[in-house]
Amino acid sequence: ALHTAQQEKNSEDYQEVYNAIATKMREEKDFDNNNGYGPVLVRLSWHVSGTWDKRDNSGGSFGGTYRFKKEMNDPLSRGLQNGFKFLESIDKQFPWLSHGDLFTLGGVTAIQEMQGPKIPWRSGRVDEPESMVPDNGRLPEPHYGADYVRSYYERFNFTDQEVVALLGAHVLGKAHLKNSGYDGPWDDESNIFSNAFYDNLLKLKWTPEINDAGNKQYDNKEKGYMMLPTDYALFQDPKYLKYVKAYANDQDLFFKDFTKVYTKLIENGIEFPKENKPHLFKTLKEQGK
Ligand code: HEM
Ligand SMILES: OCc1cnc2cc[nH]c2c1
Repeated sequence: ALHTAQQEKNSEDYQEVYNAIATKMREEKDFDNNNGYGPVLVRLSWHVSGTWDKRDNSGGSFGGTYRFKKEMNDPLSRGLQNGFKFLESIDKQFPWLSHGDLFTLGGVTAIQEMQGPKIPWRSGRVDEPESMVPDNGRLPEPHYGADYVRSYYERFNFTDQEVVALLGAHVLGKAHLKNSGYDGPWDDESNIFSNAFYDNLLKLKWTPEINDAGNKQYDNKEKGYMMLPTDYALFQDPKYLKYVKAYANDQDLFFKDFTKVYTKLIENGIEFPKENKPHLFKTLKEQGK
């Protein structure tokens, strides 16, 4: 089924929604050991989009189906309920906003407020009923290597370069043992969007360890950082490694490529009317707030 976005009315003020989310992020910055809500909002925007299947255009961000418990309780999304709860007050404040627009705008706002690149965002996703909830099992598992990651992203037609750029979002936040069976980083938790993920991958010493949930992860003792097996795969695989090096050496290139592939991710499967121009939101700082 083709998802055609609703034509934007000039009555809506999306910068106002952005500001409400960004202000709430500032007010609740002690969440998750002072990581704040940025990381979990970014992960939520990826999970609502990562259910997309190019073969039948099912799933994806359009219908906002994450709001239904079958999708919300996907075991691979454990912990994202915190992001959903954070957005509930925004949902109430702007009843004209669809859930698909809310979940994706949450991620865009979080990336920009954590000093990341400007993400051009288009509106018009339309809520779909519970019957349209995609099955669980469409999101990736963290336990495997490069072949798994490459074949997983074939469902999005993402190239090696796009996969490496997209995964740079793992500079943000942390793994929580009770959510995913992985844990860390244990200090210097990150809520600044930068190319540090690639730098760390290349420059630090990574030791494979079995964690308290019995899963193998890669730990760096000095900095207290960790990498999932799927993170470390980008270092192990020579085709991915080429792009890891490019992004470690050039943050502007990373920002440019991340913007492109993240926009693709949150818009997969959606036809936007030409009237729906991409919004380039100002950060609170740029508005002198
Ligand atoms: C191979 C693909 C991926 C796998 C297997 C994966 C897996 C995971 C796992 C296991 C966690 C820890 C969750 C927890 O314990 O709370 C996590 C966290 C996170 N992921 Fe991914 N992820 C993938 C791709 C992505 C993408 C494409 C993005 C965004 C563009 C993303 C953004 C995040 C963020 C921001 C966090 C931190 C969340 C927090 O601090 O609460 N991930 N990921
Ligand atoms: O240690 C940095 C780091 C590594 N991997 C992940 C995965 C999610 N957040 C992360 C943060």
